[in-house]
Amino acid sequence: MDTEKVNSMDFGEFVDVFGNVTERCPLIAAAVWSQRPFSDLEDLEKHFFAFIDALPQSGQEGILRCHPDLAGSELQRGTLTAESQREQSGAGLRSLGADGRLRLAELNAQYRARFGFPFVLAARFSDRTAVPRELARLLLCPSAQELRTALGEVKKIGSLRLADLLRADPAKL
Ligand SMILES: NC(=O)NC1=NC(=O)NC1=O
Repeated sequence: MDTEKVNSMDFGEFVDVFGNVTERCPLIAAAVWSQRPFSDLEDLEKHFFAFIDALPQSGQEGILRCHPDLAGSELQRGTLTAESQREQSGAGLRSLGADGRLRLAELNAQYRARFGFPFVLAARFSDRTAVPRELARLLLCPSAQELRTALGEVKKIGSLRLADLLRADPAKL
């Protein structure tokens, strides 16, 4: 899909296509649409990130709370979005045993209790051994920058999802 195709989309089409670039936050795509035309695809990505960066902390934490836990109940129930399903399966989280899932659930709960928002990590850059290791590490050495770090992961996820969409064949859209 090229810039011309993106710039030609009306509001509904744009939000249909880009509404889940940030997990379960179609409002961001709605806001980004009003910034068209986009000079290139990097410009489009920049507007997604600028929206997130401009939010107050409560809004940024709200974005994190839209992310389903890694290897959490939604993965088990099959209620993840298509993108999240692909990302979590791709990281091998579907093939975690009961013990592995329990350990992740405990770590996720500790993280959420410590920081007030869920642990978010770009699963496509990780795997089922790295996720619990990174979570345990963050619990041991909490950082005042944890919100920034988590939003960085939201942006990595968004970049990967945008890249998938922009590679998509326009005939299929
Ligand atoms: N809590 C999360 O990090 N969730 C996720 N990371 C991904 O890459 N996909 C998700 O659903």
